[in-house]
Amino acid sequence: MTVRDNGRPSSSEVDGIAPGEGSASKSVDRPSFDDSAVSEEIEPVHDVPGGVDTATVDDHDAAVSVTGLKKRFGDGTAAITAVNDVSFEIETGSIVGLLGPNGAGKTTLIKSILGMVLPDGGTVRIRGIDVYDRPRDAYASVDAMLEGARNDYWRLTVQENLRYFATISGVDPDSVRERHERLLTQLGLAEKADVPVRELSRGMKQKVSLASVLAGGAEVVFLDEPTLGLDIESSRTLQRELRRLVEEEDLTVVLSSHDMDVVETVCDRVLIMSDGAVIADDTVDALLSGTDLHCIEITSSDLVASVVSTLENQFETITVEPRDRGSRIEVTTDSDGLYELLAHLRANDVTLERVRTIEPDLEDVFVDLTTLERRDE
Ligand SMILES: Nc1ncnc2c1ncn2[C@@H]1O[C@H](COP(=O)(O)OP(=O)(O)OP(=O)(O)O)[C@@H](O)[C@H]1O
Repeated sequence: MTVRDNGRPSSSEVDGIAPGEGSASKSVDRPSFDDSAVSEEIEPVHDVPGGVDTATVDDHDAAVSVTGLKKRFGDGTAAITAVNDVSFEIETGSIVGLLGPNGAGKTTLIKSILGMVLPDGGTVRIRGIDVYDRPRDAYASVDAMLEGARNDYWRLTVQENLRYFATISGVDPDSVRERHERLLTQLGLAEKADVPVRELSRGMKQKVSLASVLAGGAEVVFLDEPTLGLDIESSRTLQRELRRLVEEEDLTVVLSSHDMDVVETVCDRVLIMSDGAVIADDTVDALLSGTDLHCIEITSSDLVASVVSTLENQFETITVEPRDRGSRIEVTTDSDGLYELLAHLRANDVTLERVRTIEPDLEDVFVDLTTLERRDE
């Protein structure tokens, strides 16, 4: 999927995406690939290779810079603030994960950056270029995959899709043939290169979408749930390929995912959103080491229903596994909570038969931060 050059959008939401057959409005019925016909149906980000004014692109500029971005939907008491004064910068050659519970504002933020939603305020710059002042130049180096595999042309073969998306990015597909071959090999699609996309499995279609996004040599890519529907091996391959592109080719990736393992493994930095605001912005290591979270597993035959029930009322994050005698519980809490837990167990004469501490992972930190935020509000 390529972000189209719509200029500053004039309505509150703009259809700026070139959809595939999965999206009814603009599917292309084209039995064989023809580069010359492409621009008639979907306006490319830029018309000709080298047609972008690169004179003002400064290598020192952040790949993406967002300042004071705001977006409200609706009016009056029914208004929803989807993005609330969000600012951040993303360094070139890094992968930044965008996390947040459902409705946190991730999609609206990404769509505002991509010019598909008109924000109420704030600025967005891509490689130093204001996307509203000079959308054509700003989006020349950008590509995006939103909503999984909807962006491919299912009647075209895998190879034809890659050539098509390279072309509409303003790149001669022959000049990036090697890149395409490598992408197909890395993603396990080489044998399917000449197969129409509609004949592929869901996971394979997902991989074609990703390959299409990377086909034109975009420098900044936005990936929404890129590993959704992929088997474990394909997901790992994709993560490796993303890291390779970031490290060897300075690709910049903004990745939105609910898969914490993927985010923890692949991202240099994580932005966590809640209710439209960014509530954490740090490296995965800093988020893990900076947390006051303790995850403790206790097994005891004295953990009978009445004791467990009081604990469940007292601690939000608790897993209970009943045993033949007693229970095994897992509690995630802060230091104060840990003391309270131990005091409660002592007061109820619970013998600690087995105690194990578990290192908190990104998911624990995420749940803790977003729950705290909601509670504070
Ligand atoms: N077009 C729209 N009209 C009205 N409200 C909208 C619109 N788009 C999003 N919203 C609202 O804005 C808020 C943020 O939605 P958004 O889709 O950006 O969240 P999200 O973090 O991407 O959620 P999810 O993880 O569920 O995809 C939600 O309350 C949502 O209902």
